[in-house]
Amino acid sequence: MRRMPIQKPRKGSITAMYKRVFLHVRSHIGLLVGAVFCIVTVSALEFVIPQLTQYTIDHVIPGKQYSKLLQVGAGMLAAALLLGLFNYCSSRLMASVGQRSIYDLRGELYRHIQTLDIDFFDRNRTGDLMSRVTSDVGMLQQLISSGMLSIVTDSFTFILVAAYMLWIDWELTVIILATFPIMFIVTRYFSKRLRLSFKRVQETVGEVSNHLQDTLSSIRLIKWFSSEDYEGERFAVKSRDNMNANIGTVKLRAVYEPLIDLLSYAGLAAVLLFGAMRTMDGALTVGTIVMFMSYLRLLQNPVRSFSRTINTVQQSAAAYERIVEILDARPAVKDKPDAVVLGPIEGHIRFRNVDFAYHTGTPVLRQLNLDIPAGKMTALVGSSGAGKSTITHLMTRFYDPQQGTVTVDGIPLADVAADSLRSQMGIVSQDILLLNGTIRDNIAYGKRDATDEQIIAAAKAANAHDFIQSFPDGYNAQIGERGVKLSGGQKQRLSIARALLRDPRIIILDEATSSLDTESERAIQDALQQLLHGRTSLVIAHRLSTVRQADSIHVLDKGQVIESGSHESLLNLGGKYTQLYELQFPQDNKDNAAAGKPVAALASDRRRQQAP
Ligand SMILES: Nc1ncnc2c1ncn2[C@@H]1O[C@H](COP(=O)(O)OP(=O)(O)OP(=O)(O)O)[C@@H](O)[C@H]1O
Repeated sequence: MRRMPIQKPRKGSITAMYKRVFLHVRSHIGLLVGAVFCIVTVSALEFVIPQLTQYTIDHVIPGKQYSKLLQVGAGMLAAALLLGLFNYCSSRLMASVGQRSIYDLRGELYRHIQTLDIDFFDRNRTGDLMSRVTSDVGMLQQLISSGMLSIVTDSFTFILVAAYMLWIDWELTVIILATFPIMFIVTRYFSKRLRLSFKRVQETVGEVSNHLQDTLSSIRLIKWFSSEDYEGERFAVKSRDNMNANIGTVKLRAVYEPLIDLLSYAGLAAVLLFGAMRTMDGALTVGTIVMFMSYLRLLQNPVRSFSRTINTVQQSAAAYERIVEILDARPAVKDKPDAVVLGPIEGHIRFRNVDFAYHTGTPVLRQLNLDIPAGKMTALVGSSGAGKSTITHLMTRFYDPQQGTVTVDGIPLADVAADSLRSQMGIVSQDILLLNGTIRDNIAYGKRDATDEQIIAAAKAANAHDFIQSFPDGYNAQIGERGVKLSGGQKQRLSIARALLRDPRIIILDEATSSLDTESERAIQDALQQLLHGRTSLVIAHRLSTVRQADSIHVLDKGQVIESGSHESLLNLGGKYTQLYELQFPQDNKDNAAAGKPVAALASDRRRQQAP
């Protein structure tokens, strides 16, 4: 789903919105029935009060019935009290229905987002998604608690009052009702424009949220480069867009609301003029005119409050469209209905004639053939952007290739239940993903039922136990957002402990040590050896010293394997690998050249020296 340009409101989206909202409301039907009962009672009470006024003017006053005054007063007070009580109950019940339904919808949305594939997250920005789940869902909340309530109450009252007025004096009522179609047309005209305008507001909120998410999570970068002013200006642009979008909405409302007021007064003038004439002719009583005026207010309430409610409805419809854009998104990478749930795997991964491009369309892997045998260490080297990490993304089935197949133990990944595959894989990469929480939570993230003993054993094997113990809170120490309270090496050892705890069959090390200094690297090398032992492993590294122990090394260039073999055989080949090696170990080559030794012999020397 790309960032959408502002579109015309979709036809029927309000009906669709109510349908979907009702699906959620339906599960709280008991509360809804209670609310509807209260609403009907409120309408009935609003209908009764003007009757008392008319009775007082037409009967009590002319008949000088002093004794009745007390009864009328008490009746009025009782009606007002009941009105307050039922209004209170209906608001509370509807708010409860609204909150619960929105809770359900927000949960559905969050769960749905989690089912979407990585490609969806490549295309969408986190801040915008966050604003859809928070602010847009919040808009719908208003709709159920207040908006829907007043529409239902007012419409019910409208029908009741209009029918009664037609019965008393149909001619006068028809004159009054004549203003309503105009109100309706005006309302329709503005409602479409208001919805576009609200959608723009919500989109600008998404933009502001994106910017905040980007910059606040990279606050160190901003401070390093002293770009606070620059970011302040960029934020101001987004914030100004939001302000302008809000002003646009206010402008529309500023025209719309007085227009509706004007039409309401026209109705009042009609009652006064024609009502007075008919009273002077003796066809109506003064009490009836006063009652009509009170009813006129009740009649106009739906339209007036519709002008208020229309804001809520249109705001909600705009928000709903943004929510539906997510709910309608379907992952391209998803399990087949009859997907194979993998038991314990050997872990033999094969790429056969694989072509792959991200959504940008630029080919990344071209007719790639690659074998990652079970229980062996395979290494990938090659220049930056050659497609090494992309291979790991296909192995974990974050994406499907456009051509060719990737298999695990001979089964195409497309036929496999992704969870059953990923649960047998561990990844340690340069970008260490940690969540805010304790050290314990982070180590146990991939195995939440792990015991304390298992967590400590994994931490010990990852050489992390000692530094964890040095924290006052030990395993309960909070690591901060993305682990900001830890050093690079500490974070890396936590991620190794996390991978070890999961005991995966396949392990991927993607530049796992490249950001560490030599000392830290040495500290985690042992931990890595533990992790790799006896598993299928794919190691990606720029530093060739990291991969020379691999059973086989593949050199990747522009999405294709151009050389494969052991460290020695690749050095003997004198190709790309040798070039990379010479760049990284120039001294070795000089010594070698001086001694007249082939490069391969040098490599063997190094291995011999390293051998115990
Ligand atoms: N999510 C993505 N969306 C679009 N293009 C991407 C995405 N991830 C990577 N690419 C592009 O795919 C190509 C290969 O990227 P990849 O990360 O696989 O390279 P690499 O060999 O791992 O590089 P490095 O050694 O620098 O990590 C690059 O040109 C990169 O710009």
